[in-house]
Amino acid sequence: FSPDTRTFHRNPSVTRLSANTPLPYPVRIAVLGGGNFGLALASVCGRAGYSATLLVRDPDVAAYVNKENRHPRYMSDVRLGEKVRATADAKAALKDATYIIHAVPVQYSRSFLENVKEHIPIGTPVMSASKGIETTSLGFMADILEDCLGKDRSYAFLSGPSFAREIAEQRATAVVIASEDKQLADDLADIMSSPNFRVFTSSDVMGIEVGGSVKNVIAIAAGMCEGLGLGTNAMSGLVTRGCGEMRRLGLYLGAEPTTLAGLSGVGDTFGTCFGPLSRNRNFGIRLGKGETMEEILATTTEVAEGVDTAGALVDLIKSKSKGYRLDLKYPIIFGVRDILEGKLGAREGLEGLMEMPLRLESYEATH
Ligand SMILES: NC(=O)c1ccc[n+]([C@@H]2O[C@H](COP(=O)([O-])OP(=O)(O)OC[C@H]3O[C@@H](n4cnc5c(N)ncnc54)[C@H](O)[C@@H]3O)[C@@H](O)[C@H]2O)c1
Ligand SMILES: O=P(O)(O)OC[C@H](O)CO
Repeated sequence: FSPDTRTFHRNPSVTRLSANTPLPYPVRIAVLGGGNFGLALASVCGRAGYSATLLVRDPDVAAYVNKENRHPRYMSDVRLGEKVRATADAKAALKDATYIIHAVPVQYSRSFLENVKEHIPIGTPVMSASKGIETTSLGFMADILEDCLGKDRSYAFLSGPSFAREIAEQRATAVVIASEDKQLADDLADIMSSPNFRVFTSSDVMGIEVGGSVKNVIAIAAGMCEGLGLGTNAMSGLVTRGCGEMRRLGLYLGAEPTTLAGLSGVGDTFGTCFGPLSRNRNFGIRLGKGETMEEILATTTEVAEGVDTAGALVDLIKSKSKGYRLDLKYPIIFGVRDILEGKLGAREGLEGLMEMPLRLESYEATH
């Protein structure tokens, strides 16, 4: 960040001379969702000196966090830091919040927000860190937030290659926060940035949301490729072509090409396709090794957002276009959906990609 003069979201009449200096008003962060990513982001805010209150569903979990300074189940070996507290009381968590971070899995977000919205102060900005598309509405997080919390507040969206455990262990991470409200993106970046957590900013909300949704589906395909032992050539081809599908959809929906090529697009795709911590990749590995969806879901409580998002993406693509043979324009997304629905085996599905019609590599036909 270069030194500049900034005004403030909460009080635009106040200016300060440079970024990365304390905000001139009390900052209290409420974090919705006490799973892996909520914990990681709360600890980022806490380490930056801001108090962060996790809103969890179970009062016993809240009591445990406050006594032990760690979560009993998620990353239970990681201390959260003294500034992080937890409560199961939504009113207490939200009444004084200056910023709200939402880190609840996408498919549960609407019901979660409906339950707590009466306690969310008017005008308080909300930043979502969740990645995916709701299966029922085919909306991104921006749509869900606006439906539940209205248009009269600013929203921001955090994305990029950012595994919760690595953040919690203070390992170097670079993310991007997008908002149509530039001031909000700048303020959140200032609050959260540290030498180990670099926050870039953007105004391209659609680019961020498309990247975060599509990359999880590509990571399931990459995991299957790994589980089937198809090799590095196949993996590299698959991931690159997957990024092509992300770009095609993103451009069609109005995203900026630079966002799709950046941290929240190609960057997060690399992290999730190749990173051993990825739940989406690990889900795909298990499918590739021959387990069924039912077997995997019966033995994990971990959320792999790409599983629901694959179907939602296919439905979204179809709803946006009357175009011909969309399955040929999005073979990886459609193929992953078919494998997850049991219409194709993992090997059959991935090998089917090798039989796609050949054309110019940079074929960019839109819908
Ligand atoms: N974990 C990561 O490394 C990571 C990184 C970047 C983004 N994200 C995104 O953050 C979001 C949250 O992921 P996570 O890793 O924290 O999930 P998680 O699986 O670790 O935790 C799930 C959270 O959702 C809550 N939950 C479960 N069922 C619920 C329900 N029915 N209603 C309300 N809440 C429910 C759980 O109590 C828990 O707090 C996802 O969209 C994910 O893609 C995660
Ligand atoms: O564990 P995953 O697959 O949900 O990926 C987590 C993050 O989105 C990586 O940036």
